[in-house]
Amino acid sequence: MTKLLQLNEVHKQYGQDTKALTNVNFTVNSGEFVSIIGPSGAGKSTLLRCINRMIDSSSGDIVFDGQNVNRLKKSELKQLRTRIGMIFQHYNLVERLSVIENVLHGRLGYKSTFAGILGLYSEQEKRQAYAILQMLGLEKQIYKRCDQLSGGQKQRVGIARALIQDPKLLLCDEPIASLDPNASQTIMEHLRSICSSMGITVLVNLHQVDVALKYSDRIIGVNKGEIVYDGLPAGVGPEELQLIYGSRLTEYMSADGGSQYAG
Ligand SMILES: Nc1ncnc2c1ncn2[C@@H]1O[C@H](COP(=O)(O)OP(=O)(O)OP(=O)(O)O)[C@@H](O)[C@H]1O
Repeated sequence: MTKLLQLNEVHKQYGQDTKALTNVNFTVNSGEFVSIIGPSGAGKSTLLRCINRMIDSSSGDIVFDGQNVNRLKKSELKQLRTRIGMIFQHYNLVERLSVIENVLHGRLGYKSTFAGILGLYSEQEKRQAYAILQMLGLEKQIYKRCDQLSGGQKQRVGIARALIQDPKLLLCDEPIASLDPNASQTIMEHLRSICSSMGITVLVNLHQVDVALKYSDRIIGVNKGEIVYDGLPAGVGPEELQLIYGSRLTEYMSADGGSQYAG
């Protein structure tokens, strides 16, 4: 197994008093599907955003694909971000643009500012965008404006935009938190298959415990900025859930399932 990502003694403090991450240590191997779970405010988003330097950690090392992320200069950071795709709860699409235009935006990290502003994309890039959209079941929507899509379709556009970067790692920050159960299932199945068949490593923050347990190879449980569980989904029982969520566990079960984990 190849080590893709390693966090060593990572801390993040906002201002004087908010310790969002305390002594976070873990390693992710290539091809793993890892879910990060924990109550609201536990530090899950902060953790993901420190990995691609959307947020700077306060101390510690984050090594991705052999590079210490915290030491990269601006130009190196742009290059790093082409290898890390990010998927957001609220999709972060340009709503007035078409599906294909949004997907092609995923190539901007490879272009000069000039080519990017002019929207100069090669035939190869357009073909790749089409193939990815087809794989995600959006081939009929490619010229539709994104503001005409459902939430689930928008999230698939977000996934397509990340995939066209040719990433080694996908960071997914609450990708299903705004979706209904059917759309959530579709998105989770796509993410799982992107990991299994394309070999892309997936690190996903999830609110719903049962969804995390169903789709992941591994679970990282976070409480108040500290990792309190790191292991197989099968090892997550009532005691571990108590450790991760305390008394708030029932808030984190999907409406249609998961009662077997409530202890
Ligand atoms: N920009 C910021 N400035 C100050 N404090 C922040 C900032 N962003 C997050 N925090 C605080 O850091 C802690 C961790 O927040 P974070 O958003 O990472 O948690 P989370 O587990 O992702 O929560 P949620 O599930 O609600 O999104 C919280 O106490 C939060 O209030």
